[in-house]
Amino acid sequence: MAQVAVIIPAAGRSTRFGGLEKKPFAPLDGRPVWQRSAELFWSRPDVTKVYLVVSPDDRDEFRQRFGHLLAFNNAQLVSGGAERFESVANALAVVPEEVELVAVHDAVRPLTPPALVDAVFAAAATHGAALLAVPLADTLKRVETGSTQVLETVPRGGLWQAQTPQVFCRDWLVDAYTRRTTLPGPITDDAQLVEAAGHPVHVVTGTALNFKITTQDDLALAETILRARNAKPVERPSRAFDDDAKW
Ligand SMILES: Nc1ccn([C@@H]2O[C@H](COP(=O)(O)OP(=O)(O)OP(=O)(O)O)[C@@H](O)[C@H]2O)c(=O)n1
Ligand SMILES: C[C@](O)(CO)[C@H](O)COP(=O)(O)O
Repeated sequence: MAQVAVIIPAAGRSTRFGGLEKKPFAPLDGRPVWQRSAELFWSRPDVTKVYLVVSPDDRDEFRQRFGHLLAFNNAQLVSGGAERFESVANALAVVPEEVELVAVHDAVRPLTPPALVDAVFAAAATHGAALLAVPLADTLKRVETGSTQVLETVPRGGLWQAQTPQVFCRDWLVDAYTRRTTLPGPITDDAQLVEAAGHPVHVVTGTALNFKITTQDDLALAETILRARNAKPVERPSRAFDDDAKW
């Protein structure tokens, strides 16, 4: 079984989320969002350690509120950077060399099914790099920036929406991060760097349930899903005992 270090970036600004509390720390059916995401990994026998990345501004408060959870679950706190890739780089720098695979999972994807974590870990062990992703289902429109006018409909064939976990053999991820300054344009996920470094990356079909909490609506949706999962099945009158029931 390949040994996996898990990096969980939680150092973003939560600009699109708004509200009083940053989204990784918002309560989700009784537990903070980041904790629900971390719980997907910290009891797995193949995970060596979880590296939780928070903003330097949040570090002291995080230690006070959640330090006991980290200690109990073999998790380590790391300071994040201004961009997501900098947060991941800071954690990657403290992952020991002997670890075979490194997984990166957004702190704000708390609903990943454990079977899909198994699947993407296995694919990365086989291919060297793999991520969860879903084929695009909607029709895509390109709209002129600053306008509402549609410029074109973009064919969606072959397009997949990237999710996390994204899992890489450590050497490839370190190589990709070492060369990141040569890559133009915004870097929005880790697979992008590994692809650009010339390493083959494979997709594993994910699920829409593995959505990223970006806005308050996403949090409300996640809450609804978790409550529905916890609820007892709805009891309906049985036809056998109610001959007059109109179905
Ligand atoms: N400098 C950053 C930026 C993002 N993240 C983390 O990367 C994940 C995905 O990022 P996103 O959803 O874009 O979060 P934010 O950057 O916080 O969102 P926004 O763009 O609305 O500010 C989140 O868990 C976020 O905390 C991070 O660790 N460090
Ligand atoms: C890594 C990611 O969640 C994959 O979909 C995504 O790219 C993060 O992007 P964001 O711009 O930080 O929301």
